[in-house]
Order: sequence, then structure tokens, then C-alpha cells
Amino acid sequence: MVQSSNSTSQPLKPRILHQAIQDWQVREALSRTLLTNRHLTGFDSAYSPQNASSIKSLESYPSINAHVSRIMEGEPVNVNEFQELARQALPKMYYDFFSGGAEDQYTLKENVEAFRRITFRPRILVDVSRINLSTTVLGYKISAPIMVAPSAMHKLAHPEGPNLLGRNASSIKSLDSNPSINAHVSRIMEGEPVNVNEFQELARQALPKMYYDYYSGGAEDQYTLKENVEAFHRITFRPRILVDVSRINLSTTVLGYKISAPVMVAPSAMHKLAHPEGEIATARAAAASNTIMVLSSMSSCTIEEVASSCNAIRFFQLYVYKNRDVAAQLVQRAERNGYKAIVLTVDAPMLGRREADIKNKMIVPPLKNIEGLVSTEVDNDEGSILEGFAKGALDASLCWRDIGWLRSITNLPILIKGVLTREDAIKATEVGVAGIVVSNHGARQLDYTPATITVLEEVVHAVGGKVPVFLDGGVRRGTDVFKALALGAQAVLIGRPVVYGLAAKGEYGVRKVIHMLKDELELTMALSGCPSVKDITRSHVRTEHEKIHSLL
Ligand SMILES: Cc1cc2nc3c(=O)[nH]c(=O)nc-3n(C[C@H](O)[C@H](O)[C@H](O)COP(=O)(O)O)c2cc1C
Ligand SMILES: CCCCC(=O)C(=O)O
Repeated sequence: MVQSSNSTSQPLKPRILHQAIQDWQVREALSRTLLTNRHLTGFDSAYSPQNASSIKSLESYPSINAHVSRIMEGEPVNVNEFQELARQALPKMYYDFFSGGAEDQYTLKENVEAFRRITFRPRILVDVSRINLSTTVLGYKISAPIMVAPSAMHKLAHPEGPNLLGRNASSIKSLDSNPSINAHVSRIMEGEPVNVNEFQELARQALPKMYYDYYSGGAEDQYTLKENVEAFHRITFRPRILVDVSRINLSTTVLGYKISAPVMVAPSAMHKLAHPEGEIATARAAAASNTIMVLSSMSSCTIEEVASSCNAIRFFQLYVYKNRDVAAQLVQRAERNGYKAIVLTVDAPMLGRREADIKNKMIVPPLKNIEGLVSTEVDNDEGSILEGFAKGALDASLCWRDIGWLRSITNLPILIKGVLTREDAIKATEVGVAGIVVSNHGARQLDYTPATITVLEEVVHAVGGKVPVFLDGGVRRGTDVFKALALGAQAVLIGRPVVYGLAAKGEYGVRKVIHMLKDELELTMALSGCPSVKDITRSHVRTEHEKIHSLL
């Protein structure tokens, strides 16, 4: 047997294998290109395992090869593809200006998506050999029923500006050579939050995980936590036009106290975990914003410290401890120190199951209000120490007849916080409360309670105007405040955004949060045709419920 010494005459098998691998790689690459460009080439069937042998002939076709190897570059095939090209062509500032929508950009997305939900009912066997797109607009014949909408500042998009659309162009040079505009354009927007939601990330960065989790978390699956916010997104506006909105008045009254806007500070516990100045900073921000702060029973600063720190109108939130004398003492201290109402929280006979707190073994920090009155020493190696504390300290036997007890120990008006049903709203008015707060405790107690905004109307109807109804839970936008007012709330309270503002930037952060919501509310009122809060009516919004009804 003659053995070849030729270096190319390797054993047959590896050579074939090598060749096969090479062939396979070529085919793979080619088929990938073909798949990507199938709509361009029309060669869908050029490669398949069955006709793999024909590949060779294809490879030797220079014009096809050139075509195939061209990547789909540059040339858009539909209007949407121009967006990406524009993004690449423009400074971020200009692209953002042209492409962006307002606030959550819900409507921006929805404008497009609503078209996608409309399907066709095409007719067949119609002679369509000649298609005529033309139409007339105010008597002018145009080639198709598509016109160019007015949009501002085309020179930011292209030096010729409106020239492209057939108008006279003046020079772009002036803009290009304006150094201050250029410098401004190239600066990136850093740091400063532009809406309340952006404070959450700042707070997350500022806080130890245990505290951030405590502030941000909800109960169990956190269904209600998400829903509190998302239910607002499902309510849309019915804005009115041509109303004089040159002056907007946001102010309102709560229990006879005039405040600058229908946005109050909800009670939330332990502000010193967020910022060393604790509730004093929060109260000062509320005072500067001319609104009401509800101080939590479980504050880090005392009733007295907060009272003497500023002249905010303050309400006091009450948790009833097992030792009723402690609750009575707290109420009397609040009354003595000029708090104007008691907000009795009734949705926390026990603490909700907050799983992050369980994992973190959430602590009970010093609570100066109840120092020496209620022990915060808790023997709980497993799970949330805070939960253990609540179990030991809070009076789970509190019931309707205790409202009478509370009324007997104070002259202050009593608001009840945590109402979610018409049944309880009616009972509350019967026992003589001065107001109702529709609340699910920011989704921290019973998970799968409905979003508060979805039950507001039910409560408002049951109360029938006898007492004011307030709402908290998921308010993150001026549009949310407007929606709550349209559905019958006198004002809203905000919880987490205040704490996030405090954690991120102290008193200034809380002021900023309130200010942003007020600004957004003002704009919402202007764009809805409501110069004052009393102009906001039920017919300015459309709820899910109505959308469903309109389909029946
Ligand atoms: C960290 C935190 C602590 C809270 N502490 C209290 C409290 O001490 N007393 C009370 O009545 N409600 C408390 N709440 C509930 C709020 O008053 C309010 O109902 C809720 O935060 C509103 O929802 P939002 O956070 O989505 O705005 C707390 C809420 C949070 C987030
Ligand atoms: C024991 C109550 C803790 C404060 C509170 O209400 C909350 O964390 O939601």
C-alpha cells in the first residue's frame, strides 16, 4: 500500500470534516444574512438543508453576493425607523424635545397603542387596480389625507429648518455659533430630580438597605402597593378648552384651615431613620409649603419638639396602645401643643406582613414620644422586631364603641384613617367623626385591598357630603391629585414621597416634593380648564368603570 508523503494528503476523514465545518460556517453566515434580508432579497428559499449544494453557485454570483453582504443600512423602510435615525443625528437635548411626552408619558404611548388595538374588516373582490388617495381640505385638493402638523423649531432638527417643508429658511449659524446655547446643549442633566418618583432612587442610594426597604415596602405580594399607583394610570382626563386659566388658585380648606394646595403630609413613622433632623425637618417643610402635616404617634421627634419647631398646622395621628392611658396621654399632649385634630388609624390592629422587614429583622429605633411609656424592648430573634413590637404594644381590641371613648377624652375633631368600604364609611359618619381618610396604609397592611383611588367614589357617595373625605395611597403626580379631587376627595395625603424627599435632601427635599406636586397640579388644572379646585368636577375624568360601561 502506497502511503502519500504529501502534506496535503492528510488522512481523509479530518480533511472532509474540516471542509464540512468550513462549508457549514459559510452557509450559516449566508443563511443568517438571508434571513435578515429576506424581505430585500426575496431569496428565502436560497438556502435550506435540502438545497445546500446550490449555495456554491450563489456564492459565485458577484452581484448577488454584494447585495447579500450589504447590511440593511441607513434606508428606513417605515416611518418609525426615522425615529432611530433622528436619535443618532441629534444632540440628546433636541431629540428629547422632539420625542418626549408629558410626565409619565402614558398618553404618548397610548396614542400609538390605541391604533394597534383597532383591527380591519377588509372587503374582497373589489377592483383595486387604481387607487386614488387624493382628497380635499377646505376646498384644496391634496394628494393624500395626510398633512404636516405644526411643530416648533425645525432648525434644531436640520439647518434648513422649515425650508424642507417648503418655507423660507433663515440661517442656522446664529444658533450654532451661540456659545451659551451650545454649552447648555452639551451639558447633561445631572442629579436634580424632575418629578417625585425620582426621589425614590435618591433615597435608595442615601439609606441603609434595612431602612429603605422599610419605607418602600408593602405587605406580602405587594399587589396593592403596585395597584395603588397603577390604578391612577387607568383614569384619563376629559379636559375642557377655552377657559381662562391665566390665574390658577390651588388653595383649599381642611376642617376650616386654609392651605396652599390640597396636598397634605401623611403620618409616617420614624423620620430619623431617613434624616438626622427627623420630623422637625418635615414639619418645617410643611410649614414653608403652607400645608398640614399629620405627625405619626411613632415619630422619632416628640410631639413637643415638632410643635415648637415651626408654625405648621399639625394634626396628630393616634395608634391606640394596649395601655389606654398612654394613648390618652398622647392625645392630651397633642391638644396642649396646638395640634388641630386627631387622626385615628384603624387599619393596623396588627402590623402587616412585610417580608423585606422580616428578612432584614427590622429594628425598633428610639421612639421619643412613648419613651418610658411603652417598652420597645422586643425579644424576637426571628423576623421583624418592629412587627414583634407592634404585636406587644398595639391594642387589637380597638372597635367602633371606642370612638366614644376617644371623643370623651378630647375636644379635638377626630378623623378616621383606613376606611375602604361604604359600610364602614356609613358607620364612621354615624359615630360622629369629623372626616374620613380613605387609605390602605400605603399597601403595608392587608394586601389585596383595592387601590384607594378605586374605592374613593364608593366612600364619597356613602358619606353623602356629611364630612370631608380625604385619600392617600399612590399619589405621585399632580394629575393624581386632580383625579382624587374629581372623584370627591377634599385633599390628598402623601406618604412615601415625603420620606424619600427627606432621605435624599432633608427639609429641602420635602419642600421640593410638595412643590413639584403643586406645580404639576397647577398645570393639570390649567390644561383641564379648571382655574380653581372647586372647578374640578366628576366629569373631568373618565374611570375604568366608565370605559367598561361604554362598551356594554
Ligand atoms: C414608612 C411608612 C411609615 C408609616 N407610618 C405610619 C404611621 O406611623 N401611622 C399611620 O397612620 N400611617 C403610617 N403610614 C401610612 C401613611 O400614613 C399613608 O397611609 C401611606 O404612606 C400613603 O401611601 P403612599 O406612601 O403611597 O403615599 C406609613 C407609611 C409609610 C410608607
Ligand atoms: C407599628 C407601626 C409602625 C408604623 C407604621 O404604621 C408603618 O410602618 O406602616
